[in-house]
Amino acid sequence: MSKLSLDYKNASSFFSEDELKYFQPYVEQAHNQLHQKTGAGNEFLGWVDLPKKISETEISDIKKTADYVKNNCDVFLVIGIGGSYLGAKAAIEMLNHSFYNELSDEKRTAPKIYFVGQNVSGTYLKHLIDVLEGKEVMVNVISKSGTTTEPAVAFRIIRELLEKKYGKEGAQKRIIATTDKSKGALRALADQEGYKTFVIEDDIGGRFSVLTAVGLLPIAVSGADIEEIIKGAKSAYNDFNSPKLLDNYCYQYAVIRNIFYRKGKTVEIMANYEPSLAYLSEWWKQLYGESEGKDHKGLFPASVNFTTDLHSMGQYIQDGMRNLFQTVIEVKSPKEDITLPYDQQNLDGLNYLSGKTVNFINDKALKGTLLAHTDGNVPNIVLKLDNISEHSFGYLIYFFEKACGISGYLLGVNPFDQPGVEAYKKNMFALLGKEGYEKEKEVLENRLK
Ligand SMILES: O=P(O)(O)OC[C@H]1O[C@](O)(CO)[C@@H](O)[C@@H]1O
Repeated sequence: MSKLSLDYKNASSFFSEDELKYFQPYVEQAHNQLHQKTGAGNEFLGWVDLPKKISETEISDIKKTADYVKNNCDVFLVIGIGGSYLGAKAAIEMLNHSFYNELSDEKRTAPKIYFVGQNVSGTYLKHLIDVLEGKEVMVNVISKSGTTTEPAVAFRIIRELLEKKYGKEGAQKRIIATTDKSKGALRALADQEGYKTFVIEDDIGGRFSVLTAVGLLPIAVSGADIEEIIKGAKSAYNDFNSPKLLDNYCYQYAVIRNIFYRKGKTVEIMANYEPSLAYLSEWWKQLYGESEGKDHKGLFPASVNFTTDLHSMGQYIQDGMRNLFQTVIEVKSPKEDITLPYDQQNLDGLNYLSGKTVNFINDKALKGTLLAHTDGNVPNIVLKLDNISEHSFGYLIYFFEKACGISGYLLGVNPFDQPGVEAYKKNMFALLGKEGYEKEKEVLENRLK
């Protein structure tokens, strides 16, 4: 069983307990807005009860489809961007072997999984095609709107490749679409071609969709236990269901973020000490960045992978502008460990550590860094996670989602829309010459001269 706890003793000298308690009435209001669906963006609150609502039929369809995928390909391509891939990638990296795709076929009982459709780089797509040569391929194309350019471009290229290789009928059996139940270009194409589909409900936004088929199908293909993930999310649902701030550390996390924001700590850095958590931070950045960065407000969510980034960003965090606070994820029992051997010659000077494990060294790095950064006036919140497991993953995901909803309401924004993302799309479509953007095209081209 996973357990998470919040330790803010290395942040507590930066605010008083009273400051925390002052938020109680606002937290209660935000809690009611979420649970009674009365707040801004209330049409996108399907994720709140999702851990309790997801049906056994859906889970068993996902598992059955995952088994079919496992038996029919060497490479599984997951095509999607933002919320349509980050959660699955975070889970697969967190829960599987660090070198999952590089393992021999005997050791990896599932297909290699590549996440594509997150850029419009010709080089990347050409190189992807090189890697697919001679491989049996299946695809899960994921797009809630069904109209996002990056995955649509990748899918068109991959679909042509599959149709050439397997014929139209063969390709049809190798493509699974996860999309809206009735709207969007992907839905229309899937219906016309007869692809197997999974539905993303209208009331669940992309960045809150990891516990639906969007995340669960790719995760199940990797061999992870999706029922345990849902169980973890359910436990979090129950544990973080109280509007009482002092009983609910998920809400405390939301409040502490808001306290720091109001004190001018405008950047929150998520720090991990396990490479397998790097994509959890990427998922977290979208969740908080897209939910809170609006109306010219919001914390800037950044992330670092330690100890790696102590040798690049460590200087700034210790000594740069003091507008930062850090949220550190500490894993109490990492999956594996290895002992440092004794070396007679000791030319590297490491014999004082021989017999110690690498995780022991990592733990001291974490603690030493925590104190150094706190001394450098960077408050540190620590999220302590008992272990790395499917249950922990589901628990953490729900913890962050719930805290995000509360935090966004405390900030006074609609945490469930993303109007700012449209600006680049509008310009890109105009410059590409899409129908209906003729005027904008002229204006933009003049500006680019
Ligand atoms: O699943 P879709 O509709 O392709 O969207 C992908 C991502 O793009 C965004 O809509 C932003 O453009 C995100 O909110 C979303 O997660």
